[in-house]
Amino acid sequence: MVRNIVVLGGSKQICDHLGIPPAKRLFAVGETRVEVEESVRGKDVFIVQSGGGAVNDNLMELLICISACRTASAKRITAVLPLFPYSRQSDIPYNKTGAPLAKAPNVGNRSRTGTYSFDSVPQTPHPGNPGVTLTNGTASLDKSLERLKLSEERSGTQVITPGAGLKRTDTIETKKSDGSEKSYFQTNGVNGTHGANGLVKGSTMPPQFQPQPGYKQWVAQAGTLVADLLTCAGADHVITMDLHDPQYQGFFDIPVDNLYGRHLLRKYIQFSIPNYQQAVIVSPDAGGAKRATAIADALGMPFALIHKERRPTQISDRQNATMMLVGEVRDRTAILIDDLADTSNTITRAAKLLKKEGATTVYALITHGILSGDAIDRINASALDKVVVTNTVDQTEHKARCPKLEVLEVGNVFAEAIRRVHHGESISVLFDYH
Ligand SMILES: O=P(O)(O)OC[C@H]1O[C@H](OP(=O)(O)OP(=O)(O)O)[C@H](O)[C@@H]1O
Repeated sequence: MVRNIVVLGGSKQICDHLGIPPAKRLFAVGETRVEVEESVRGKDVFIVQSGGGAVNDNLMELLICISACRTASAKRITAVLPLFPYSRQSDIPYNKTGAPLAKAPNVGNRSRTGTYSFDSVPQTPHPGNPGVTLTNGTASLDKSLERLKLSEERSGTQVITPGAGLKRTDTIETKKSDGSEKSYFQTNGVNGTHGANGLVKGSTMPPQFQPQPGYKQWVAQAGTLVADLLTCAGADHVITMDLHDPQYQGFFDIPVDNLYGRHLLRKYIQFSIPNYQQAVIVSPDAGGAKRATAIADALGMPFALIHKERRPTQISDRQNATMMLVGEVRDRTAILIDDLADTSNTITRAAKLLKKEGATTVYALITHGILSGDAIDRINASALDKVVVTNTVDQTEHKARCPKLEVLEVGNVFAEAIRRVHHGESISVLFDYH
């Protein structure tokens, strides 16, 4: 029994391990409201909230909960985030990274199990197939102009459309809803003042956006913001697992303990995969190579890598990268290792490639099974034989829909981390997996 500690949002596994009852808190619907139904004054408070599912609601609840405990005089507040939200958005904003855009299954056009091809689209470029062309944002600009046009029409004014054939001296008489009239004329780039309705008085509409060669779209990366929000709300310490980018810890000026899920995955390989010594560990992309080689080295197993040949520059184009296997998997069991599966696009396409290259069985061992959108249908329809995830994200619903899914319990690892942090003991032993 651990004293002077309050665990909010802890699973049964965590509370049982610590020998304490879970503290109660209430949430209201609509605007998030949190009531902590327990005194936290002078206590060591641990708030467990994962970043999966309704990620923004979960994050907001966590922030409000931290702030509530801070103002209720908690001695120390530790945010325990089994899956850290937004940790994939820690890259430079020009990069292709960011949350993938999960598409909902188009039930009207295909069956519930889907008609996924898992092929690289488009195929590797070759003569006659020049590959992807990027729109570079002009589509969204066109949409904005279209919206502007509609709102101008509603307010009774005429809109100058770029490229509509107006000349330098063209004037347009417009009538506003109050009956007053205004005239605008196009002057091809002469600065003027903005009139009502956003039109430039005495000037022209700006030229349509023409990206220069090498232009990269700006992708918002919320990593720093989320780190700042947690510290501003009042967190003193963060415990998480398998951060997508371990350098993300540097975004914080409070301690961050990044636990490893791979010892659980390693144990699964050793005790649940027959003849695992003859299998091959595969990283489905270069970003996860370190993670996968750590397991391969520890178990003395061979390693292969799937290389994404062309890295898409737009987040909506992630599924278009062409995959290529580096290594030998023929007549072997292939074990894909990754930190997370979200749309499951990466692992399902990797599985198809591995089977094509002669792998007999394909496992995917993943720490965070976010499995959003149609990920489960995709897995069911894929060449994957088994998908093993931990429950850093609740898997109850996924498990019910996916016979290939197996779930590893991660509560004990977090409970032990909480116990050690509370008693001021070292937790480095939890980072080790030998
Ligand atoms: O299930 P999915 O939607 O396919 O997403 C899963 C992939 O996304 C992440 O990598 P990311 O694509 O961000 O590349 P990186 O490892 O190079 O950062 C993660 O490491 C997986 O490989």
